[in-house]
Amino acid sequence: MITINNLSKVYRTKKGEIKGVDNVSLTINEGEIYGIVGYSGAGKSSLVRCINLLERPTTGNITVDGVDLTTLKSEELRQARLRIGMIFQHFNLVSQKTVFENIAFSLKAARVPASKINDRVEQLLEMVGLSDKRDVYPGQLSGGQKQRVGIARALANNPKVLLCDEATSALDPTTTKSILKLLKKINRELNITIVLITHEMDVVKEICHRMAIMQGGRVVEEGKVYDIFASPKEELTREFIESVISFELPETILKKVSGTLVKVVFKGEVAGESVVSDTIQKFAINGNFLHGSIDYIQEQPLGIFVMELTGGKAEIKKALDYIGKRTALVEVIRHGV
Ligand SMILES: Nc1ncnc2c1ncn2[C@@H]1O[C@H](COP(=O)(O)OP(=O)(O)OP(=O)(O)O)[C@@H](O)[C@H]1O
Repeated sequence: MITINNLSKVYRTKKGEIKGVDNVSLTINEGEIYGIVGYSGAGKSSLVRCINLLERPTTGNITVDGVDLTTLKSEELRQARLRIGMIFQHFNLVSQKTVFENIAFSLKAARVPASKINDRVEQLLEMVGLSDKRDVYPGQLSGGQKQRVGIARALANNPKVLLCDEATSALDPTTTKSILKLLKKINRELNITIVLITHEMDVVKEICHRMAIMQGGRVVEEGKVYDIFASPKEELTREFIESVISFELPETILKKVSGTLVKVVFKGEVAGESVVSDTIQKFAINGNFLHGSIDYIQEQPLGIFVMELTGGKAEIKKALDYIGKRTALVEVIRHGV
């Protein structure tokens, strides 16, 4: 659905050139919810704004639904943009217009006949659960309700793609959940491809199928969200994962532990299997769970545990090989003393 090829965006400022995006190539499939994660300044907004050519890439190209946007003339580009909706962190609603007028504005801009506008707006309001707010002004709405209006407006012209620029960053956790649920529904029921940029790994864990992690304008890691959570390759990715799944062991426990500390990751159904008790029976070692939990990433279980193994060095090595064969990952955090 979206192909980004060797895209760079350079900003020319008085102080010199700043690379917002540095040679990024990505493919986002039809019907996917794709997360782009990174700290402030990583280049997420620059990249996502290049997808609908709000920013023109300095080099590289962007193909959306088979059309290379960088080659289009202004009227063609206007048409192509109607197929790409966008929502924003601060909603970008017009405060002097009612909810109805905010949504109708998008339809008028797309030259939808006046006779069709009323029904379409009502349909959109129903979809986002705001039928009773049709005639109120944005100032009378909560943050979550404002974002629902933003979503209705973005969907008005039946886009194939919805770009979400930190769409839940200004919302509290409960409202965030309800907006994410709505985005999931839109993705499933309307088959709209969603690209979501965020600095919150929770958001990605909740709804994204695949993700990219950005730093310094580059993509440092990319893949299925589940696989990235199970076995992150880059330090930055680990940092983001640890913001939602903590492995920090309290100092008091660390001081008491003298055996080998290992982190074990169980994927899918294996999460429920008795790998550890089998290991203890097979080898002359003891195992002691110190910390861990089973998380669900879009309904797929992922178990991450920290254990202490005690016993002879050779037996521990054999046990680790055995656990490694039956689980997604086993990693020694600290060797025994
Ligand atoms: N219009 C601009 N002019 C000059 N530099 C810019 C412009 N927009 C972004 N940048 C720079 O490009 C880099 C990437 O910024 P960008 O906003 O894309 O990052 P981000 O990951 O979205 O961060 P944030 O979440 O804080 O917006 C930063 O160094 C930023 O200062």
